[in-house]
Amino acid sequence: MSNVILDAFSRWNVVSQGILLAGVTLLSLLTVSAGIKAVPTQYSPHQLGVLYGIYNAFIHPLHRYPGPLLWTAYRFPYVVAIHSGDIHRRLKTLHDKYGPVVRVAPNELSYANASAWRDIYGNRPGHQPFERNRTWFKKMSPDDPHSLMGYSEEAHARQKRVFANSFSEKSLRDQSPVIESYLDSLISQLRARISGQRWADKTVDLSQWFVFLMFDISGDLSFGESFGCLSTGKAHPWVEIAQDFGKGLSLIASVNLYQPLDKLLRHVIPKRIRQRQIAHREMSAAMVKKRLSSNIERPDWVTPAKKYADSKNALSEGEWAINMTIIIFAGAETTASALCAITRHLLQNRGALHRVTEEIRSAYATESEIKIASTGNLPYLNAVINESLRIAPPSAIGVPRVVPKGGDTICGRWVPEALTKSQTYVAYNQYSANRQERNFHHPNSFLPERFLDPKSEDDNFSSLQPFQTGRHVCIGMKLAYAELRVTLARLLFTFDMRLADENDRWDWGEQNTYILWVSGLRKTITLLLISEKDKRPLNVALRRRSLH
Ligand code: HEM
Repeated sequence: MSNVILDAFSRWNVVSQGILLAGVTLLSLLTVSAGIKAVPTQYSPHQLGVLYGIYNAFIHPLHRYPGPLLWTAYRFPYVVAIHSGDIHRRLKTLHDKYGPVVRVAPNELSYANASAWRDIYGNRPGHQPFERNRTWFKKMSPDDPHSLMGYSEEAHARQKRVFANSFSEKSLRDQSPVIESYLDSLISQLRARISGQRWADKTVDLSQWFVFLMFDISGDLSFGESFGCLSTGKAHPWVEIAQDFGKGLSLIASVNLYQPLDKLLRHVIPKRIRQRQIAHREMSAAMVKKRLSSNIERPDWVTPAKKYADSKNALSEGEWAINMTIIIFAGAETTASALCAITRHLLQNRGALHRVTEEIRSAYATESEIKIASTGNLPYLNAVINESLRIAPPSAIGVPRVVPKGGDTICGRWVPEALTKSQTYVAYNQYSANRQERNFHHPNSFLPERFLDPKSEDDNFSSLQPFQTGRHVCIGMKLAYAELRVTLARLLFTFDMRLADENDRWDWGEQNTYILWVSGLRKTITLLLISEKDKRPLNVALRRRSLH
């Protein structure tokens, strides 16, 4: 993308942030004025604003929960943190200071202790489910279909049944050769980029290649054809636009917290960008339609789901399109991010890199032996993966849930429903929780050994749920572990690796997160300008493994 275009996006980003913050301030005041109808009208808007803050901080049903004054009085500090991408760091600092439960907005509590998993996300007999709130995956129009990521528990249960077989052990076995063939392409592309057994002058950005790998696999398993990213070394336009989703989603969510503003924002988004969003939807719908009408049976996510859906008439055309897009995005972006974080942690920790490489190279005689089925029993590799999922969870902040009508208990303490129209939101925030000393010893250090010789007094493993628990547990968890294991085993077996720049060392959490760690395709971000703290490249020097 040329500098001129980047400049234009830069200006758009500054303008959009300005509009957002101005809008948020204005709407806070409007919401305040509208919300306090009982207050006599002789108060001016700013007096009403102050009264609203005082009510929230000292009288609101959640006022006994600890939190910083400004956050408990107004929603905007939380919104600004989401918008600037440092929400995970801000929440961690708040948990460090206030403990395992923090009030992070007038109507929202953040949790960082293990029993919150069961209470918020689990199925507790005699309790109503906590639905997803409507700010993160709000439908653009009431006619839009529900999806697996939506708030309707009825639609979710039906759709999860449809896709369950696509992610079973048997389906994974059937899909393994497909996944392994894309891994072959990755390895040959990387081989082509290095020279002999010397450290190559030319380094590769593995972060991009992981994105290409994961989107190509997902494209094949959903649309019946890959996006061709690995073969061309470039992102397909569908992938480029999908990469913007992470950032776009959290920005739209922050706007949705101030209801009328979402409509306003739609008008300030440039027409060209709106057209790209529409084009993306249309592209997805066309690709899904083509795949469904082909009626071919192949090892992918569509064949088992279609069999079930057809027999029960369980999925509309619109639901097919939105769910396939969601599954691709939810699976590719998270797994690529996890691969990037794991590889970076290994390259920044030579001891762990050496140990895991030894484990893999002594388990196999040839590269062709490394398959999904043969990588299940590598204890140190598993420990490396789990430790990276702990310290750099791909899903760093939780999509908040709504406390059911009448309120409920969480972690043994009563959480009331909100009194006004707004609901009480609760979320388990993985990044903050996983880096709490009360959950893990040396929480900010990469220590795979903690999984090999676990001592219950040192680490609370039940607080670690990178794939969540309960009804909404990640449908792709087994697949994700399989992809992570086989990809890392192949790479570490085949190549010696080191950081291209040995000084390029930093804590993963320094990067921004929106709903996910945003895009590895830095140069192709099209919708919103990247910040220098957004997910950084992983520049690696590779050479063919030394045989001593
Ligand atoms: C390391 C990789 C992954 C991580 C850490 C991860 C994590 C998660 C988490 C935390 C959720 C719960 C979101 C919520 O309800 O708030 C989730 C849900 C989901 N994930 Fe994953 N995921 C990964 C890979 C995948 C893969 C490979 C797929 C499919 C190809 C996938 C598809 C989904 C879907 C469809 C849901 C919604 C499930 C539901 O609501 O019932 N994910 N994932």
